[in-house]
Amino acid sequence: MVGISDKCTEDIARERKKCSFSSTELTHFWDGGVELTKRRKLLENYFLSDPELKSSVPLEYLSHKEKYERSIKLSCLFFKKISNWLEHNDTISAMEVYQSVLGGSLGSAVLKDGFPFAVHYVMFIPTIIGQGTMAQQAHWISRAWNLEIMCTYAQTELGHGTFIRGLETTSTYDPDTEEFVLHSPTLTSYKWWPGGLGHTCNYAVVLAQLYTKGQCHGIHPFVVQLRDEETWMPLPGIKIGEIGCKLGFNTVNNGYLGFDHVRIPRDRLLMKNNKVLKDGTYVKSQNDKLTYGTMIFVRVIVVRGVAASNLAKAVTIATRYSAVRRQSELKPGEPEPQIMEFQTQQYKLFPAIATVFAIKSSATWLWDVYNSVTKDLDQGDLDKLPELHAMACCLKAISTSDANQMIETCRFACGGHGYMTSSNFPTIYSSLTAAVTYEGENTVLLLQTARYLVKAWSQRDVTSATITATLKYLSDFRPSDIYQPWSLTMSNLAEAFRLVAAGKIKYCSEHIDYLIQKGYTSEDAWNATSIQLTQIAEAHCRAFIVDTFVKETEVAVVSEPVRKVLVQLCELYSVYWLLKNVGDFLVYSHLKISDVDAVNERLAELLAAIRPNAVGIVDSFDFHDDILDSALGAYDGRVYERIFEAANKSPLNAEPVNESFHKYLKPFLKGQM
Ligand SMILES: CCCCCCCCCCCCCCCCCCCCCC(=O)SCCNC(=O)CCNC(=O)[C@H](O)C(C)(C)COP(=O)(O)OP(=O)(O)OC[C@H]1O[C@@H](n2cnc3c(N)ncnc32)[C@H](O)[C@@H]1OP(=O)(O)O
Ligand SMILES: Cc1cc2nc3c(=O)[nH]c(=O)nc-3n(C[C@H](O)[C@H](O)[C@H](O)COP(=O)(O)OP(=O)(O)OC[C@H]3O[C@@H](n4cnc5c(N)ncnc54)[C@H](O)[C@@H]3O)c2cc1C
Repeated sequence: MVGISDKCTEDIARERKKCSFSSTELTHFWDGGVELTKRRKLLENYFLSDPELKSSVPLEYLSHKEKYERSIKLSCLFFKKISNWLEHNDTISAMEVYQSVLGGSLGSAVLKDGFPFAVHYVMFIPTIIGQGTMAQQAHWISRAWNLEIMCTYAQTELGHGTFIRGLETTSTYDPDTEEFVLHSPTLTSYKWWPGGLGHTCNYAVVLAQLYTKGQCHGIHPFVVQLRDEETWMPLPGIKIGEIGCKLGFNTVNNGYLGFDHVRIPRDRLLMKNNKVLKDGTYVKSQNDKLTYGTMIFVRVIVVRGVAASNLAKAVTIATRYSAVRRQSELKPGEPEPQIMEFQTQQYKLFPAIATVFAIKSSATWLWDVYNSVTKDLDQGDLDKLPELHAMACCLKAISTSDANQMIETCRFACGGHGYMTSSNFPTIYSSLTAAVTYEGENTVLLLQTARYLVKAWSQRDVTSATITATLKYLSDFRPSDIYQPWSLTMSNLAEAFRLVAAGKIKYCSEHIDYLIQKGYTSEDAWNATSIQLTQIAEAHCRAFIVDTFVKETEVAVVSEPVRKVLVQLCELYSVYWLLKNVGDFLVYSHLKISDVDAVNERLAELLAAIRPNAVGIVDSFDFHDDILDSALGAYDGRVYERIFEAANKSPLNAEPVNESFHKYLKPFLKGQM
């Protein structure tokens, strides 16, 4: 074993020396400025230096029950520490602190398989803000914020997650007592999945079909007490439990919940948007989709907080590992190369690095638009809500599906060791892959964006004067554009993505019209076109991501060496996705078959150009080793020692002979069993 460590640390140190730009400067860009980097590090020091938040036995060696109990202990210590911080420091906003601890970074160093309190912050409090009256906000936010109560968001049922108009839980108003009666009429109406619902929360926002004066008004949010505040026993009529083991998130305590005619006061209906008066009269809001507001919020934060952040972790691990892992021969007789020298390895890693930056720039746009639209909604202006909904849907879907596929590729890039739990890929993957499903299953979200695009296509001429920025390319679209000569410039690449999106949207819209003319109902025509519909949502999203990334590389306040790196990554992102969908570009953009070789060559040039900077770029994500939590990806490159250290934490290695030998194996081998 002698010397291995030195060789690895030398390899990774050499990578850092040959970097052509300042990694620290790129860190500042990634964080959003020098000040934000300082604040992040301040928080990391505060939490990660606390011995109480460290665990000696790795989580994977505990039983399910022990995992839960440890998760509650650590969550209490952790969130107490956050409250202390917020009480004594006003330089960092609460939102920033929670973003940092709940997004795929700081919190994962404390509890790698998720917090049972996450939904309290990420969904319950935002729902009260978005759906509660001022009085309801004052009451519930202060109780939740001060951690007097622990809450979750219970929408999904055993029978329905996607189609929320089909939820079966009922809430029937009784004007005599001025109460709602919550009931679960069927097995499939049981709430299923909410984080922390099993044993951790005593209140929930429950989505249920509202009935008053004999009429159903669709789903509405109600604040419901589930457990006694002192004894924590479930209240009468509440049937509650945990849903059992999952692929990941095994410390999140996802639960089930049923109601047997549970009565709650009228003012537990969140009434900012819709109301029920004392006599049972229903007062409707301007738009019934305002009830869906929390889902938009979570989709928005998932793009950076979950997708970019987990992919950044995975690609940091795989890139550092590829710099110290040596294997095979490039040229006979020469020393074994770092595996990053193989072009195929670069193709696994560098598009993932580019994707992290691409997602980040779109996430920043989405967050800004979310905040501006939320202000408009408060003034009663709903004009920009459809665009926000459409962009939140496709960006959540594309960012999580790209991250899902690329995290797996990063694991493959680490060979067998990537399969070890100590690589941290299993946890990174299982927490990210859940996001493909939660908060709107990705296919379903793409179809929501497609609905918006098909509508926009049909209205593009009438509304061209007022069309939103993300759709402008549709009103600008002229099919003859595709007959222009191809050139391999960034502006031409960006235009090609827009042409593909516009061409595919046009095709889909015409296909739906054609099927309707053939006698299909509009619903059947939609379903018969839905594969292409998901593809138009993806094409629209890619064109948007490329445009946004290009703009960011132009306006970023950075030195020329850093800008050069960003421009290379932006071009790599574009070329990579063009080649993945080359057929579409041949059909819908001005790319010709004779141009494809040049695009492939450009891909190879970009991989080679990024190669010397690869470790420097992933270093700029600046993950603390405790956050990365990977034997393969630590900063110092001591991969082999760390793999050994991790293996020796296995409880099986605590004794040379396991008792199962005496009990079973020996009698079995001796023919005595
Ligand atoms: C202060 C502290 C703050 C701290 C902050 C801390 C920051 C932390 C930072 C980061 C850390 C992250 C940590 C993450 C932890 C993760 C935990 C997450 C756990 C996951 C939770 C969940 O998993 S929770 C359940 C989610 N469950 C869904 O997600 C259901 C999907 N299912 C639907 O969402 C609907 O079912 C579906 C399909 C739309 C059809 O709904 P539907 O049938 O009613 O509607 P239709 O399709 O008929 O559409 C009719 C018209 O409505 C329009 N429209 C539809 N939706 C709209 C909308 N939202 N807004 C506006 N408009 C909308 C549409 O565009 C049409 O418009 P038009 O008519 O004009 O065309
Ligand atoms: C880790 C995790 C945490 C969660 N946390 C919460 C929580 O805190 N609170 C909460 O309320 N919920 C939570 N959920 C539930 C989650 O929101 C739902 O699972 C999700 O919305 C998908 O719904 P579903 O399970 O009904 O899938 P389904 O809709 O049954 O999906 C199954 C398949 O059907 C397809 N499909 C369904 N409808 C359509 C359609 N219209 N067109 C085309 N294809 C369609 C889907 O694409 C998919 O391929 C969580 C889920 C997970 C995995």
